[in-house]
Amino acid sequence: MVTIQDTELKEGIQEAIERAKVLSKPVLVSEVQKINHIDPLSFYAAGKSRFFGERFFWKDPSGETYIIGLGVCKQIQSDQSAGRFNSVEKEWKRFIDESIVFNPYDNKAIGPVMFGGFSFDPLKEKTKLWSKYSDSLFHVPTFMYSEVKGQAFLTTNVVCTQHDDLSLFEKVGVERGAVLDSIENDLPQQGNVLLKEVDINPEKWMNTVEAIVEELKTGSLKKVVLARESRLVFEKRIEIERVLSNLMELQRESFIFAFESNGDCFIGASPERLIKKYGESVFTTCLAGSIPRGKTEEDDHILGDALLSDQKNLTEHQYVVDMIKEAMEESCTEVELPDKPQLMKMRDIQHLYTPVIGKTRDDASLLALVDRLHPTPALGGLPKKEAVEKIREVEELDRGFYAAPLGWVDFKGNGEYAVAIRSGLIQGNEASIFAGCGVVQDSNAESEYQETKIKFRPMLTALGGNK
Ligand SMILES: C=C(O[C@H]1C=CC=C(C(=O)O)[C@@H]1O)C(=O)O
Ligand SMILES: [Mg+2]
Repeated sequence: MVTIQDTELKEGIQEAIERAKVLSKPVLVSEVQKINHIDPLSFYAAGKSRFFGERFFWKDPSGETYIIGLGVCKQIQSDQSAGRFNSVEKEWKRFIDESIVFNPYDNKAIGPVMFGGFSFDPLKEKTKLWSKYSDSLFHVPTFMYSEVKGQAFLTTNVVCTQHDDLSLFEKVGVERGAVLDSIENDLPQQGNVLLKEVDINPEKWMNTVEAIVEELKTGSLKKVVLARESRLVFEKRIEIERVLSNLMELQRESFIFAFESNGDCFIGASPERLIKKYGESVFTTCLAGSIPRGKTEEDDHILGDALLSDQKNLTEHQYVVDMIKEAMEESCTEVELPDKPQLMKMRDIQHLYTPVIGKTRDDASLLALVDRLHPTPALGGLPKKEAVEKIREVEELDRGFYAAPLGWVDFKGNGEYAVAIRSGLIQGNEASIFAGCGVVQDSNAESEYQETKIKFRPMLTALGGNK
C-alpha cells in the first residue's frame, strides 16, 4: 500500500483551470512525489482493468531507468511525413511551456514525459496491421512510475480545461488510489498454447534478397536491410504482462518496451540504442553484423572471433559506423568512438558493436538527432534515401513501428530512443513478429534467412512459442 500526501496538486489544478480560461486551451498540471519502491511490472499490471490500451513500459539495458505509464492525459500524433519529428517536438514544447510542474527533484525521466515513437517509413503503403498506430504517436501518461538509479517517483499529470472545477482533484485522487491499491506482487500464471505459426512468404523473401544482391553489385546502392514477418495464433488472449516478464528474465541486456494503442500492443526487447541525450551528452550505437551464440563457452568464443574477422559482417557494420559518425560530427562538438567493433552478446545472438559518445553543439534537441539518424544503415541501408525507397518498393512487410525510433523525452529535453527491433505487435490472441538483416554484396539468401530466424527468437520465446 502506497500512501500519497498531496501538497500542491490541488492548488495546481486551481491555477491550471484559471490559466486554461485565459489561454482558451487545456493546461497540464504535473506533480512528482518520491515514493517507496514498487515492482515496475506490478505497477503496469495494476493498470490493466482501468487503462488497458493506454499503458507503456520502458526499461533501459542497464536497469538504471524504468518508466511505466498508465492512462493518456495528452496524445500527440502527426500523420504528416515530411517534418514529422519537428512537428511532434513543437507540439510537445508548446504543451510543456504552458504547463505547471511541481517537481523538487533533479532526476531525469520524472514529471511530464512523452512516450511513443514513429513508424519506419510514413510513405509506405498502409495495411490494416498497424491501423491502431499513426505515423507519429506519443502519449503523456496520467500516472507514471519512474525508477531512476534505484529511487522511485510517482508523477501525476492532470490536464485541466476552462470548464473543469476542483472536483477534478477528488476524481484524480480516487483514481490514483484505486491504481495503487490494486498493486499485487504476483502475476497470475496463465498458460497459453501456440496454435499456428505462419512464416509470411519466406521463399519470396529469399528471392528478393537474391535480387537485391545482384543490384548491389552493379548500381549505387551499397546496403539494403530487408525484413519479414511471422504470424502467430494462440489459443487465448496473449497476456502482455507475462510476455514482459519473460523478456525481463531472458533479455536483461536489452531495452524492454511495450506501447499500447487502442487495444493493440507493440512490444519487444531491443539491444540497439538509437540515441540517448542527458544534458549535452549524447550516446548512440552502431550495431550490425551477426552470428549465433555457441552451445559451449568455447564454441561461443570461436563464433565471436569469427564474427570479428568476417569481411562480409565487417563491411555491413562499417557502413553504419561511417553514417553515424558523420551525423554525430555534424551535430556535436566532440565525438568519440573506438576504431574497431567489439562484440555484444545477447541470449540468442552476438553482434558487432561500436558505441559512440558526443557532446551536442548548440544544444541540438533529442528529436532533431532522431530525425538525423533514422534510419541508420542498420535498419535502412546506404545511401539512406535510395535504400528506404528500395525497401518501400520491394518489401512485402508493413513495418509500422518495427525498426523505428521508440522511446521517451522528459520536460527538460532529456530522453532516450531505442531502435525498436526484436519486436512484435500483439493483437488479442494473435501476434506478428518481425526480423530483418543487412543485405550487402556478399550476402547469401539462405544465411540471411537463418539470421532472421535467430532474430525472431527473443519474441517467439517470450510469447511462449519456443521453449
Ligand atoms: C534488422 C535487425 O537487426 C539489425 C541490427 C543488428 C544486426 C543486424 C544484422 O546483422 O543484419 C541488423 O542490421 C533485426 O533484428 O530485425
Ligand atoms: Mg546481418
